[in-house]
Amino acid sequence: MALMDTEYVGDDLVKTLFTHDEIQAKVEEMARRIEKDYEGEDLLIVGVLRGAVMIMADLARALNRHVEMDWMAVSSYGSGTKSSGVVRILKDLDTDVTGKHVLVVDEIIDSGLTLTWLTSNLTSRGPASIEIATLLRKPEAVSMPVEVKYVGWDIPDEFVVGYGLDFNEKYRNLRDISALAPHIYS
Ligand SMILES: O=P(O)(O)OC[C@H]1O[C@H](OP(=O)(O)OP(=O)(O)O)[C@H](O)[C@@H]1O
Ligand SMILES: Nc1nc2[nH]cnc2c(=O)[nH]1
Repeated sequence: MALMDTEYVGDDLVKTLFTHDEIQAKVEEMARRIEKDYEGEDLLIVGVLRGAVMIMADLARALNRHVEMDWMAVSSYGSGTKSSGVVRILKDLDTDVTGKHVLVVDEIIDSGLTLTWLTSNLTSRGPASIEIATLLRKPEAVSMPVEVKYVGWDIPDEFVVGYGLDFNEKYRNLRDISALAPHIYS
């Protein structure tokens, strides 16, 4: 498949996994399920900075209903491609989640560490419910202790970039999601 919007990245990418159009269609599909599941309820969607900015922006606009939006920033990766295993809150919510239906939105779950930690942290604040939506999920996270209610795609264990996903702060602004060439990170 031709790489659509990625000429300036040269041979940094090996293949396109999902195009912009495929991502938009998947986000719409997720939005329809979320609308149905939260019908008649208030909903707060929480984006995990910084990678989730694209999916939050697209998902929020795909939802044909009122939705409150807030953000958290946590650190678990540093600058490499493996989780450090230590999660720290860099920016907390501005919203009190007590009694609210909370949907945490991320673009990828890899080890599952970040969202397992985050849901446990948010659960301790007494929300009415807490669920997770992720566009991508890697194999290791399939068996994570917290159930992930909304998954766009399960993908193989390779390092992907684009649509919010970076490597050393590059490639986040690509519209497609692609696998990063091993020579970039090895
Ligand atoms: O399931 P895990 O192995 O914990 O990995 C998933 C986390 O990693 C990514 O964030 P990252 O730490 O790269 O920060 P960023 O969103 O600012 O790029 C992604 O957005 C998830 O939050
Ligand atoms: N960019 C990027 N960040 C990640 N964080 C956890 N897994 C990944 C991945 O495959 N790509």
